[in-house]
Amino acid sequence: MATYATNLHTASLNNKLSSLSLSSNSKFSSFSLTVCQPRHKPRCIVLSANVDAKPTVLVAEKLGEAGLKLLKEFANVDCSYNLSPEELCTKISLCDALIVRSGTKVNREVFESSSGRLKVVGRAGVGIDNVDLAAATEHGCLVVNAPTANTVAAAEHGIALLTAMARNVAQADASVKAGKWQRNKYVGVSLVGKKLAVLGFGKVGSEVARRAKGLGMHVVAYDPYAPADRARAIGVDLVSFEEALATADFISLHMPLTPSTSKMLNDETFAKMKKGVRIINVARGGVIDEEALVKAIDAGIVAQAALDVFAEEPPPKDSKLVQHEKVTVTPHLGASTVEAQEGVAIEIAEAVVGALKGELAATAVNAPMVPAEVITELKPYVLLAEKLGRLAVQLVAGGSGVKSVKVSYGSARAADDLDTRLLRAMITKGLIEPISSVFVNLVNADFTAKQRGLRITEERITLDGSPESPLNFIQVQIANVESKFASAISETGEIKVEGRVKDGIPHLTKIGSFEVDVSLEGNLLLCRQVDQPGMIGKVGSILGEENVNVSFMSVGRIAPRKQAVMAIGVDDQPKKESLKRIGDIPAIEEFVFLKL
Ligand SMILES: NC(=O)c1ccc[n+]([C@@H]2O[C@H](COP(=O)([O-])OP(=O)(O)OC[C@H]3O[C@@H](n4cnc5c(N)ncnc54)[C@H](O)[C@@H]3O)[C@@H](O)[C@H]2O)c1
Ligand SMILES: O=C(O)[C@H](O)COP(=O)(O)O
Repeated sequence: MATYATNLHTASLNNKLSSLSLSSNSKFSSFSLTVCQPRHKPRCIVLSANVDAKPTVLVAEKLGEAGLKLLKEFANVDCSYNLSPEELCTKISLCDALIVRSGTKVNREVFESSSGRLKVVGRAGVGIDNVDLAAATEHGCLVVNAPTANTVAAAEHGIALLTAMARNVAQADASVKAGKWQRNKYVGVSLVGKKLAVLGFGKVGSEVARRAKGLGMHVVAYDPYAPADRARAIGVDLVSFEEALATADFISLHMPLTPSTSKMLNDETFAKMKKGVRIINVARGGVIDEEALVKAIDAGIVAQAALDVFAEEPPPKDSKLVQHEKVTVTPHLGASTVEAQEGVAIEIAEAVVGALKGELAATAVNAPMVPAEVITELKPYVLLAEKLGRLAVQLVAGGSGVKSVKVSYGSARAADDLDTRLLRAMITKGLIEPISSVFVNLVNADFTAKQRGLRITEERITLDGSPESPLNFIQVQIANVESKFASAISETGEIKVEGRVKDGIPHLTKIGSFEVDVSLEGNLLLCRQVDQPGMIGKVGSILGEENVNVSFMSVGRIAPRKQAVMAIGVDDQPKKESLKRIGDIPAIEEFVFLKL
């Protein structure tokens, strides 16, 4: 899955260390989406080399020892359980990652309180309904979960509730302990030959189905997104919602809580059920309208219910549902086996550490999945993409709103053989960060662009030649704007910059209609002049007088003695007076200074 980064320890591109990761503004700068250039003080640090740069992970709910051990090898781990919402908001500004189970609400306020430092939220379990994903994405915070380690535990708990309910185990247990011996009162119902409808045929649902078949039940499932062949493979018929409701003796719920599943079982749906149906819920309390369930039980539609989860957890002490004699309850124990908790702890610790390192997070919930090999191959182009975005936006004249950007990718590869999500995110980063305080990464790039009304369209240009490298060039065009450097405007009226990767280094190869060739490092001075001898010397000596080091120079011209564009790479920013003196050279028609 996604990701932001390449190998932090070894990433080296012709004397550059390039690391793509979650943040560029956190205290934990080791994991920033930056490029470290050896001649400058590195902004990103190789992890193992800097103990002080250890990230801090806040573990807000109990996590298995094996997971804590993994976390501690890499990060400072703060285990603070039972924090109030206010305490969580206070602590979070000091944390790079947060790990929770279902008991902690990670709402917008938490992300806002983190002031950009929180880079990963790890949900030690499946359901992410307690995490505000939209807010996480807006804040560029990756959310990862541990989707597989508690599947069997949840399925086993579902079966435990099913059988316990059918045989009144909990009620009979309480009765015997109260000194009674009520054998006639607790006559149960058999499971064999009964129809079980599994609603939500995902990981847990299909494991429940498998086990229920072993108990001799006839299992059907309703899941609008489940593939029929997976159901067939375990002998389950996929049926419509209506059929499941109308024909099932038992209904077991296994869908996530989303706006479309909220209160899926309600007055209307209970009315469609077979009289005497029994309900099991180990999914989420919110998928049932709890008041409607109480009514359906009292009306004799629902004979019994067995519930592990509740709309509000813990439920109010006087909850009619919880207190109902025909209802068996457990306190959200579905994932609570020793084995599942160790597994979940390891799964989430690995995901969080990996994400902090900028590695692939296979269980990311709010970021596009970019395969590792794609990231490795695109690494130098990612840097080029960001630089071109930065360059293009700095060429826009003040007052022109950037609304429409076209990105063209020239490649000799087949049209469908280029995953541009990472490149698009980096161009977006380059376009937005120089002109705002917003931090952009792969998680929030598309969101941030949309929010700012920035439309980015992409086009593939198929070239002849060797398909060995994924890309030949990237071109960024900004339409409907004026430029502070008129030469950057192409024949068709857009600001146009084009670049290529040469020997692993991003180069600017075209600006407007002028061909140039300068490596995109440090700062760039662009001058348009009348092509004539001595220009390079004149500009160079003004910079030299100020001790500004020139790293490279390139001149592109339309024709000899006509207009030319001179691109000069400088290590430092020249003083205003020097820039003015350059502008005053008679043959210089316009110039602009750009920070890369
Ligand atoms: N009680 C517990 O401790 C516990 C433990 C694990 C999982 N869970 C919960 O169980 C649920 C299922 O977990 P999972 O790991 O199987 O998830 P999953 O994503 O593998 O499966 C969910 C399934 O629900 C289906 N679905 C989505 N919308 C639906 C709809 N409107 N109608 C019917 N089906 C729909 C999806 O297509 C998917 O197949 C989640 O809510 C999870 O949080 C609870
Ligand atoms: O969604 C889940 O993984 C389960 O509901 C388990 O939640 P828990 O981690 O709070 O036990």
